[in-house]
Amino acid sequence: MMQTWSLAIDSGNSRVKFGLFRDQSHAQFEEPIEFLALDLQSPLPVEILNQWCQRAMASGANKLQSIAGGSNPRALDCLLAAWPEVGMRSGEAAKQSFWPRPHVLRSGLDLPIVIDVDAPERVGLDRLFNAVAGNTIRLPDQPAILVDAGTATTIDWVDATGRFCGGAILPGIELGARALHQYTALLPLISRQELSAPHPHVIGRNTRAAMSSGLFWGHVGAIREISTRLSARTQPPVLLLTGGSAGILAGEFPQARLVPALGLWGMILSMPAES
Ligand SMILES: Nc1ncnc2c1ncn2[C@@H]1O[C@H](COP(=O)(O)OP(=O)(O)OP(=O)(O)O)[C@@H](O)[C@H]1O
Ligand SMILES: CC(C)(CO)[C@@H](O)C(=O)NCCC(=O)O
Ligand SMILES: [K+]
Repeated sequence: MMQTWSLAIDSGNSRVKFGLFRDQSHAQFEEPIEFLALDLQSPLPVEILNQWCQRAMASGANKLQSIAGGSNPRALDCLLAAWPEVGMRSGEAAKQSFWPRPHVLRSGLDLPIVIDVDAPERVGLDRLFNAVAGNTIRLPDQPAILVDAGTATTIDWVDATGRFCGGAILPGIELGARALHQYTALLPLISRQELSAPHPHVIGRNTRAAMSSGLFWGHVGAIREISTRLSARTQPPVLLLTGGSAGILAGEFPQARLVPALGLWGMILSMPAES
């Protein structure tokens, strides 16, 4: 039986995410077997990807496929330029020593989703990957809200028929922190580490604590307000939470499902059949 394992690569504005998925022909969401997020400056993690490749084959994969895309086409081009020229002779595992060069998704119009917005070709691919994945997780006839808390945070609406309908874009938590520092005379830079503590005290008794409070609770409030407004329109949607900051936000949204690999999974579902 054909066992196709997939490597999905999402190149974002701050980080590149890699995920290893076992055979997904049944198209039901499963968490990746391996997940790795690296800063954009990091070199292609060839050693690790090689280990994943070996792991897939040792677990019975007889075909490997790779797929790449995301919100940052330039970072994606750098990554592809660094791709090792090996193991490309055929899709047969016996001849493969590394992942084949990724199939690249560059246009949202090629994805398996209806895009109901003013200019479908301009929607960030990361938003669409989330929506493609969300369509396999929401119940039939149930809409979905997709919150992706990354460099920017997006809060998108997929209607009960599975169409991507747009949503809201706001600065991510860290972007907010950087902007406060850069555009004021006196505010310090709140580090990524400081920002990764969930649930800060609401009353900050010093500048840093006050900034941490505003950044965190302001974000929680924005997500709550926008998703409440969206939810009021129809039957109750499912709320899916992803992105680098999703983990610290999840505790404030007990009704949400945290799906760190949502976009990677959406990419795999978007892989054209003949590739
Ligand atoms: N360990 C971590 N390393 C890097 N960023 C982290 C970490 N933990 C949380 N973050 C937050 O996650 C954000 C990056 O998230 P993510 O990787 O989802 O974004 P991205 O995909 O690069 O951006 P976008 O989706 O907006 O293009 C950072 O801005 C940071 O605030
Ligand atoms: C909004 C971001 C930055 C979120 O990663 C990305 O999806 C993007 O650059 N989008 C392009 C514009 C749009 O989606 O309408
Ligand atoms: K993203």
